[in-house]
Amino acid sequence: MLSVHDVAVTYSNGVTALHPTSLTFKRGQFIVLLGASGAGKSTLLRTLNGLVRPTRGEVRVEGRGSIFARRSALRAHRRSTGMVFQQHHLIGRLTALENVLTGRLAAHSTFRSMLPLPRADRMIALEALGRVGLVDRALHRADQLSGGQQQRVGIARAMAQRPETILADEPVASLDPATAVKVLDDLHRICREDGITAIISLHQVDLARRYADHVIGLAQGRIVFEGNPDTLRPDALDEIYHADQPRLAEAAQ
Ligand SMILES: Nc1ncnc2c1ncn2[C@@H]1O[C@H](COP(=O)(O)OP(=O)(O)OP(=O)(O)O)[C@@H](O)[C@H]1O
Repeated sequence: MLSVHDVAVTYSNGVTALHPTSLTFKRGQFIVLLGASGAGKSTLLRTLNGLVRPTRGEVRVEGRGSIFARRSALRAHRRSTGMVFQQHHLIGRLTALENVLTGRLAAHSTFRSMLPLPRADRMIALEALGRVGLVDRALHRADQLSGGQQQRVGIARAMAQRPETILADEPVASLDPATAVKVLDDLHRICREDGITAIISLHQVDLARRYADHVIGLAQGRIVFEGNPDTLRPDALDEIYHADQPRLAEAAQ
């Protein structure tokens, strides 16, 4: 179980992207972060992966303690955490399979990962591609796949890592609505089947309602909502998306 304790993030330019926050992410849940642009969703996700070091507080993994305690703790945490990005971050000139295989690199020492990976890793990568319905595209260059297929390769790469947790930062923001649903169907199904905890930021409230077990709403770096998607009523959405209105009104005076 992943948790943050009194975590705050102030960037070097003085912007406080996250005010002191404590959260527990229950194992196996599909958790959606909602919030307007600049609310702090990416900052929270990057902190959960240790890409951003909090100004105060701790990120902990049950049984392993703080992810920042030692370099080895951070490495172990990253190995067990798959990332899915909005722009998928695939290497265009490599095949889908080669991209998914990069998800296996962290499982090997630096030295070993310079050599061709063992057959077992290729099998894991192929299986991951199969689970997102793309085995027949395994040998296609990534840049010749559609946006939805590329994002599925991104999901397969994260799954090939055999993660405990998946962190996804707006994974469907650049896809059309029908493709977004297909991609989230895959992500949601695989996380359920494997008991993976998923923490994903979305801009679409309807998708949060459709997939989330638990919703966390952020506004101006603070948690303003936490609960079941059924309780995401208009007043809660107002808190999440219009929390900055009074400030704008003040500024306009
Ligand atoms: N590396 C950085 N250095 C300085 N300020 C940053 C940095 N990253 C984000 N910020 C600022 O922190 C605040 C929160 O940004 P963040 O990207 O976490 O929000 P977000 O909710 O993910 O927004 P979006 O939906 O637009 O991605 C914003 O004011 C942003 O400008």
